Amino acid sequence: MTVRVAVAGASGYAGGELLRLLLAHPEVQIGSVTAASNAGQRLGSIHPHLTPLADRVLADTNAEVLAGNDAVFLALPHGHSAALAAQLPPEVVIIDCGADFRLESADNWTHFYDTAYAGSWPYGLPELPLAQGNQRDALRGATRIAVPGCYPTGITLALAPALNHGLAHPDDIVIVAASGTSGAGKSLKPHLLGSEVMGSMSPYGVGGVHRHTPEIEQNLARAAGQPVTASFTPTLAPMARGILATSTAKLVDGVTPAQVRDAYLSAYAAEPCVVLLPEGVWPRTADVLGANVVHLQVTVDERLRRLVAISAIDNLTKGTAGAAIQCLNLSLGLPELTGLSLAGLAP
Ligand SMILES: NC(=O)C1=CN([C@@H]2O[C@H](COP(=O)(O)OP(=O)(O)OC[C@H]3O[C@@H](n4cnc5c(N)ncnc54)[C@H](OP(=O)(O)O)[C@@H]3O)[C@@H](O)[C@H]2O)C=CC1
Ligand SMILES: CC(=O)N[C@@H](CCC(=O)OP(=O)(O)O)C(=O)O
Repeated sequence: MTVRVAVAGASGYAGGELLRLLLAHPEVQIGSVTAASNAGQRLGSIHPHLTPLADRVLADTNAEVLAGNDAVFLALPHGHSAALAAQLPPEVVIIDCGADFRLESADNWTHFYDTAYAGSWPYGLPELPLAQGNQRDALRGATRIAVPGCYPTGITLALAPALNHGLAHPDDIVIVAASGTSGAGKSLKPHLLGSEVMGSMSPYGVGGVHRHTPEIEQNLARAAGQPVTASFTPTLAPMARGILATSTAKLVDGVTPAQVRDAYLSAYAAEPCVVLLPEGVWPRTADVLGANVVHLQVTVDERLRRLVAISAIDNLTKGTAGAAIQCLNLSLGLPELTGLSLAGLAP
């Protein structure tokens, strides 16, 4: 099988990572590559690291260019996916890396986003444990898929087994996460200038206002089978890639550390992309760079009776582009990890 795959938003960070991974995908031929302000530029001048694609020229992003492909990855700022998707034939597989189709609640969308609600598509986190089975079944053969946000990926997978097994209270969850700057995209933002970021960590989106909060709650509610609320505080770290998230939750009375560990082992034993590290080994962002994996560790703060779950991902790989390709594979009926590496780049 050779699948012709387009990347819309190929000049951005997510688009660049998609192309890097697609170059190693044995069933894919890279089709249209598109941009907005950078249309007409050679990829070699935008993403010099993509050597084999250096001479490809970025086209304008429109439905006509994208329609000639079997599958299209949308890696555009949120708010731009719905209009494009509506103009593409139903048989073209569309995998949206943006937020547009992630939320099932129009009220949540309107509260947290500044564009019109577009609806929801199957959510592209195959490993998410559900009350019955996992999210993978919703993705097999799907032709429209919404790729999760980068923070929700690591955080959801760090908390879902505890909620799925009824071990933690769904209304006492606190999450603090640190992200590398590529999570914010490539466009110029004053707080991302090198002199602002280097040698400093800073919080942002504080006070329950970050737009990943409803996405995290939606995912955890699916795992728990009941509503979940969570306090989420993101921070910016002086590194290009990676997210380290510390997620804690109040344990139900009587739950033991062994029960907690068993819940995680059973949730992820058959999941190659979610790695529960050996006891005492803690996730580090450096170990997952470029890899389509979540590194995870869980323990119990016995004094306060809290679950402490720590996860590390590469925001551009398992956090976006790798997850998107995993979804493409599920959509097309290919082995799920085709073209994806679980090995990080270290040291
Ligand atoms: N970075 C990350 O870690 C993650 C990103 N995502 C999501 O992926 C999407 C892309 O993010 P990212 O790559 O970081 O962003 P970037 O800012 O790096 O890239 C944005 C891309 O969209 C193009 N673009 C900008 N405006 C328009 C427009 N009006 N019409 C068509 N194309 C446009 C840009 O083209 P040009 O360069 O020509 O202006 C560029 O190719 C976003 O929705 C983001 O939220 C999801 C998870 C994680
Ligand atoms: C460091 C940083 O700024 N990260 C981004 C999240 C990136 C992401 O996943 O964005 P989408 O949900 O829009 O796809 C942020 O906090 O807004």
